[in-house]
This record gives sequence, C-alpha cells and structure tokens, in this order.
Amino acid sequence: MAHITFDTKNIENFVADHEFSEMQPLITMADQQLRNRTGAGAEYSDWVTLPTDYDQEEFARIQAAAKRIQSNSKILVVIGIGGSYLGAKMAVDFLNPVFNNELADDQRQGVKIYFAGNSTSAAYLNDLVRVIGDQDFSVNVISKSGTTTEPSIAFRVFKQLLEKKYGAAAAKERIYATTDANRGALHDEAQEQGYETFTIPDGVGGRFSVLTAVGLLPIAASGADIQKLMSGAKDAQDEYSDSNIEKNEAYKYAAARRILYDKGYTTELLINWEPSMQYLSEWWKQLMGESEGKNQKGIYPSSANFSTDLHSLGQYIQEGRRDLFETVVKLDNPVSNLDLPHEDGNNDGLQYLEGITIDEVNTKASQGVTLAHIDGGVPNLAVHLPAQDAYSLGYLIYFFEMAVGASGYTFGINPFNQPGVEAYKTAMFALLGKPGYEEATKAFRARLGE
Ligand SMILES: O=P(O)(O)OC[C@H]1O[C@](O)(CO)[C@@H](O)[C@@H]1O
Repeated sequence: MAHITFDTKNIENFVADHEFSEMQPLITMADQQLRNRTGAGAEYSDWVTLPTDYDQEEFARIQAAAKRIQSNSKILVVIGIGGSYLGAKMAVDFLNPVFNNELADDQRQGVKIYFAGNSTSAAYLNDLVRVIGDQDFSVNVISKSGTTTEPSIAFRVFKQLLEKKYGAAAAKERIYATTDANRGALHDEAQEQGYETFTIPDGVGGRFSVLTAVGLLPIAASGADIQKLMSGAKDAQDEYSDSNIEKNEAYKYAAARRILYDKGYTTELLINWEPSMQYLSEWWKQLMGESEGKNQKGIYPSSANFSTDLHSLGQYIQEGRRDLFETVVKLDNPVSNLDLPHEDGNNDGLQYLEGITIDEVNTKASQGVTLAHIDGGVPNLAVHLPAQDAYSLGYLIYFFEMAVGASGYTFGINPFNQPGVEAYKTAMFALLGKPGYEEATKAFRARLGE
C-alpha cells in the first residue's frame, strides 16, 4: 500500500548533506532513550507500541458503541480539550466531507459530530444547544484527569440537556465516558452512574492519545474506518523502527528540524492545501509545542492554511523575519476533483485555465509558492500523503509522534510532560476562588486591583 513520504530536497540551499550525518549520534541517542524507555518521561511512551499492542476487546466495544450511537442519535457531542479533543477533530474533519454536518442524513456515513468543552465561551455552548434543538443526541465526554474545567462545565450542560430530554435513566444510556481506568472525578462519576466507559491508558499522554478510545470512538461514530486507521499506524510502526536517519523518515524529519533550529529557524509552519486539514495542524501544534517547549527551548509550532493564508500571512512569510521554516503536508491525490466550468468569452481572465482541473491549480499553486518561499529564504520540508484516507492518516499520526518523541530527547527535555500548563490553571482557579487556592486568590486579585 502506498504510504507517506518525506522530502528534504527543498532545504538543499540551507542544509548540507554532512549536517545530517553529524546529527546521527544525537538521533541514535534519542532513539535508544525512546525505545529502551530510559529517557525522561518514559512511563508515558506506550504510544510507541500502541498500534500493535492495544486492547482488542475495547476496540470491539468502541465499534459497537459507535453503531449504537448511529442507530439512536443524529448528533454526537464530543466533550474534551487539548489532547482529549484535537486528535478526534483532526480525524473527523480529514476523513469526512468538508460540510459533513450540513449534509442530508442519507448523504452522511455516520452521525453529525459537534465538539464542546474546548473553550470557556458561554455563547458557544448556548449556540450548540440551539443547534441540537429536538434532534436525538448522545455525549462522549473525554478527560484523562477528569478535572479539567472546560470539559467539566460543558458536560454538566449537556448531561442536564440529556436528562431533560430523555429522563435520568435513559440519559445514562447516552453518555459514554472516556477517562482514566482507575481514578479521577469522571471515572468515579461514570462508575457511580453506570455510564459505558472507555480507557485512556496510563502510559499514553493526552496529545499522543488519538489512537486510543479518545480518538477512536468519535472517529468511528462519524462513520470513518478505525480499523484502517490502526493498520496505517501499524505499518508506520514497522517502517520507522530503524535508528538510521537514512532509513527512517520520521527521524530524518526530526533531524532536519533540529538542524534548522540550530541555524536560527526557530518557528515551524505546518502548511496544508486542503481546508479539511486545518485541524491536522491544530493537533500537530499541541503535539509539538507541548512536547518540546520546555527549559526555554524548542521549535515554536505554528501553521498556515493555503492558499487562504497567503492573502494574510503570505507577505510575512515571504519577507518578514527569517526565522521561519515550512513543513508542507501535501495530498498527492485529491479526494474529489472538479473541472473549471467553461464560459464563453474571457471576462474573468480564466480562459487559460480551461481544460485543467481545480486540483491541478491547487498543485501548481503549491509548487509555485514553495519556490517563491525558498527564494525568500524559507527552508521547505514536505510530507507527501498519497490519499486522504484512514490508512494514510494513521501512518501520518505515527510519523509525527515518532519524530517529536525523538526530537524532544535531542533537546534534552522530557517530551511527555506539560508542567507549564499548570500556571494558567493556577491563576484561573485562584481568580475563580476555587477552594485550596486561597493564598493565590489574594495575590492574583491584588494584582488586578480587586
Ligand atoms: O484529558 P484532560 O485531563 O481533560 O486534559 C486535557 C488536556 O489538558 C492538558 O493536560 C493540559 O492542557 C493537556 O495535556 C491535555 O491534553
């Protein structure tokens, strides 16, 4: 089966071949830390073998639950934030038609998926309640800790909506909780209330959890093929098993990023040319940023959606500060195509494009932009995706996970924790007056002049 490929030819002007061989010892060391589980945070590296070592019984329950949701609901509200949200959103968007939720029921493979609990916006929750209206729905609440404020608030709202609509007992049949196997507020509530539960394994951190029930249940409910997703990831696990940069493209990507970083290219833009891939970048940003951004080090992960953002960020990318490099994720074969419609005359100046497809325009645009950006001093890496399908996505997920696992160790940090996220939570809890934060409450309120 065709699989993703990684291409460094467009950094030739910026990086010499010998620089890759010089990076090999660092990558070999990182590979050993990762695979022998001797590096910092190794207890959270079970994702390395997840595609060949996952709970088959739970996988079957996920598929059964997805079928049940499809049979009794029009909508699945997926509640979660960060790693308990972005992987599912990425995959649901990538594997379904762009306007999936707006299609007629018989045009859609599975249920409509709406996400909640990923902000503190009241308007978002109010508007989603209005969208649901009198349609049948179920809820998948996802939280490893079970105490994250945003999803906890959203869960209250949608749990009460379910109870109002179906009654307390029937509401419980429509709630699916994905959480820690043994502990946490959500775990305890699920046990007490008898919700069907799915597990976020102890050894898999949030941002690496898309191939667990965290991603798999929403993805399956949307109608996408989670078996093929896992099989793409499994083939990637086999493919990226060598520590040699020349035999392992995930490590070649890690090495290329690290070489560029050392030369002052400290911001990486993940570029896509399909609107359905916008959330691939959002997922990738958490994966990279939360893993690498520690001890005042790490590549800042950003993204741009082309050609849209060429008309907003294009100027900066072409001529702004020269600390950017791009990684383009390019789809080699579009999921659907369109001929430019014929029109008599040439009032819109598009006659020269007649006879070629819109996807060819997309491809030529991407090639042209790459050349222009290289000329402007922006190194350009490329990941080619053969198809917009579950197999390729599973492969791609594993590619990025392996790359950041190794890359994190080259920075000498723990790629699997996220201590810095606590700072905002402390400030927020203090200002909200959460019990246990009394001293911090005084200090933060004083800073606001309260
Ligand atoms: O699944 P939880 O515990 O609700 O956490 C959600 C997200 O919050 C973080 O812990 C911090 O933002 C992420 O690492 C995680 O993906």
